[in-house]
Amino acid sequence: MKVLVSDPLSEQGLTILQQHFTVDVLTGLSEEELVEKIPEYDALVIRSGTQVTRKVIEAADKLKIVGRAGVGVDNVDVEAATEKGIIVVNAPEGNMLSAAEHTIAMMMALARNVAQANESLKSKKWERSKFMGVEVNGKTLGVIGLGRIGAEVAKRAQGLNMNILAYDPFVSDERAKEMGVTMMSVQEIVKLADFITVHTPLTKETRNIIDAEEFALMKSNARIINCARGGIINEEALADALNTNKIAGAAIDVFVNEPPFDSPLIDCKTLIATPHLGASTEEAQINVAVSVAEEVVSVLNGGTAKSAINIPSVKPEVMTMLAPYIQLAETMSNACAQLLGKNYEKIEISYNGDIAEKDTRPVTVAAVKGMLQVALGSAVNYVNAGSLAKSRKVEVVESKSETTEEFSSTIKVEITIGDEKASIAGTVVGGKGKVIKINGEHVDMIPTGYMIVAKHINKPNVIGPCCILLGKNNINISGMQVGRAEIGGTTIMALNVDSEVPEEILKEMRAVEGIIDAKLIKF
Ligand SMILES: NC(=O)C1=CN([C@@H]2O[C@H](COP(=O)(O)OP(=O)(O)OC[C@H]3O[C@@H](n4cnc5c(N)ncnc54)[C@H](O)[C@@H]3O)[C@@H](O)[C@H]2O)C=CC1
Ligand SMILES: O=C(O)C(=O)COP(=O)(O)O
Repeated sequence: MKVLVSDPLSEQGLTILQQHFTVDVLTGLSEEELVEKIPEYDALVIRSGTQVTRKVIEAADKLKIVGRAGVGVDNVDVEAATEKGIIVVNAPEGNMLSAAEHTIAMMMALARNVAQANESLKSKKWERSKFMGVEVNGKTLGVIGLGRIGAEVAKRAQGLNMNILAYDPFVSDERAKEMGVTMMSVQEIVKLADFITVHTPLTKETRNIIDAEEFALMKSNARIINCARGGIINEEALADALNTNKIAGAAIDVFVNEPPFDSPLIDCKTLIATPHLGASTEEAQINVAVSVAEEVVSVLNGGTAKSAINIPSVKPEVMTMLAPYIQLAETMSNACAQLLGKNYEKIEISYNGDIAEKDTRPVTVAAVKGMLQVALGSAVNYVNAGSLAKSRKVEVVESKSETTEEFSSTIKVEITIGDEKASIAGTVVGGKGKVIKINGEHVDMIPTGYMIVAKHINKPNVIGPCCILLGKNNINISGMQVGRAEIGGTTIMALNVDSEVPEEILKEMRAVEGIIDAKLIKF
């Protein structure tokens, strides 16, 4: 298999990749060049310098994984990758300390005019009074986005004796209290803070979260830092605030377009800037490269990814418990879809007992995949199953209850189209999945091989002729179960057979007096 590394990656990461695959390092490719090259590759490893656009994804015929050696995936069209079934992984932790330290470095440099004073001195000037600074001690720092990096910045700023205000709608008051941080709105923060730093991803909600309106509310001695993503602070509004001395300064590491030579910020005198260096330390680069290389090795060898952006990822210990249920859900829902044999409107996955308390998202995805595979074959995988179901207007419902009857955990898959439905329920015993109900009728079987599911009336001389028919055609029955029903009632027989059953024989079976329907499914 072949891996393309299209941005600089540390030696340690490259070595891991080279131990398993053919690796090409080609940096600085244009979109056209990438589109031309990508069809040969099974994996693409990037940093922020490569734009993985829809056009690139569409050309990527063999690509299974995009590995981002860093945090931000705003340079990847994740939606396009998801639709095509390509896993996108990042390295969420490897560079957080470096990014936090860079933020602190930028804040201190801003406070003491380090960059401007350095430039002045090197042009042979001795301008001591021009570069009067401020202390950060006792000042207020506003943190917008209190995730991994935001929290590390807050911790370090507390060490510098700063008061921390923060805005992050996804952080609980309890967590904020634990961190000694006061949560408030962006509007309140910008009014009160001496320093403001942003640490969110770039999304619809965070784009321009600091705009002209917010600059208008800031103190005249406020200073702002962006070591997250260009566009979180509106560049025009910032340039205007700096040029009119509305605020005292800004330190910017990231830009809307990189390199930012056409940015209105470039000529602002009270702006200091670095060329996207937040993650550029020896330590961070080793961490992220090794982490992404290991993910690529795992995924290309058929394993799972720990830090996938576009598939539900759960903790390894939970995954061990879920693994047999994932397999069972996929198998049962595939069989269930075969029983219905047409397009589907709804799939409901019910979890009962202990399993209901777990994070069952991967099991649900597996069930959706199993169902869609009947119609779409290998075009569906764990990554695109959800988006394919959505685009085909199949409703996916999860229901959970802690109560069970016989087993400590059971799952049931029910697929519906109009008035028709099919359902299969199962459980895991000794680490192996087994089917316990088909269309509500009790069975007890390991889901492997071929099985005929025949709906029939519970009366004499129905099962016999079916078995004779199979025997006459040299089809061996390896197992048989018949649901319970009152005499004259409707039930099912499940016949495990050792070979595929041709449609003509199934047709003959459907013609047996008392048989309502007979379908072959392959587990
Ligand atoms: N300059 C550089 O070289 C580097 C930049 N980064 C960037 O730093 C940023 C933060 O990274 P991490 O802390 O690792 O991410 P994270 O995912 O741990 O934290 C992001 C935080 O933003 C919050 N958030 C999301 N939407 C929000 C909204 N509308 N308003 C306020 N908060 C919101 C989330 O709840 C989360 O707590 C990312 O944009 C990442 O790409 C990361 C590493 C290096
Ligand atoms: O991890 C991130 O989000 C970064 O911005 C780091 O970018 P880089 O890998 O240095 O191009």
